[in-house]
Amino acid sequence: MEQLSFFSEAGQTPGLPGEVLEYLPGFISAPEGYNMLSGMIEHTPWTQKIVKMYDKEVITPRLSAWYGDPEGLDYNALGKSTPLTWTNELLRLKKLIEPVAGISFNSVLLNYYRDGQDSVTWHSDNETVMGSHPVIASLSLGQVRPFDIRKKADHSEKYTIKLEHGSLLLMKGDLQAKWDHRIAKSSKTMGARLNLTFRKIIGQ
Ligand SMILES: O=C(O)CCC(=O)C(=O)O
Ligand SMILES: [Fe+2]
Repeated sequence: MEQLSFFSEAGQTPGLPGEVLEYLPGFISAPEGYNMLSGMIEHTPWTQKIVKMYDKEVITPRLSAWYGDPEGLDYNALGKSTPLTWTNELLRLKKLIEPVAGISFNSVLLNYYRDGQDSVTWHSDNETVMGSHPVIASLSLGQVRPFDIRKKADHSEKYTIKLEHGSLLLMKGDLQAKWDHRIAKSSKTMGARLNLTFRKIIGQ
């Protein structure tokens, strides 16, 4: 029975640190969210990245696409590829989210988790190009997946939050500096999920 009561009603482990994560369920209505989900899955020019890990080339277990402001930054000088041009839908979402996040964004990374085998491993988005304490706004559509965080200095300090369809998660404060996060693989049958992380690249 212990296992069953592990998650509170909202699907979070107790004690989630509010100074680094703010969860806003129902930010986008369910029907609108499902429209976006199917439209974006179909129309986004998805790519599957290959990353070098310990000298081995590993194909990332998800599809992604990166959009951003075409001007104002020399992306290649920052070691990044040139972003795709904002779609009207992504610009509308950006404008909807900015007042809630309290900052303006200049890019968004889309991740497409096709099923439970797609995932993102433990990492933090602590790139210097976003500054030391970035605010990142993460919109989830489709399949509910658990988002785990753990303290870099003490892996036993760990929390989970179930990211529901249409929810917005604000990552802020020390989250990228002091914590890692992931979307774990699951052996359960799972449908498609999209995650959009709105980011502000400020340069070196
Ligand atoms: O899919 C998610 O909820 C998280 C994605 C993520 O961590 C990232 O894109 O850096
Ligand atoms: Fe991340």
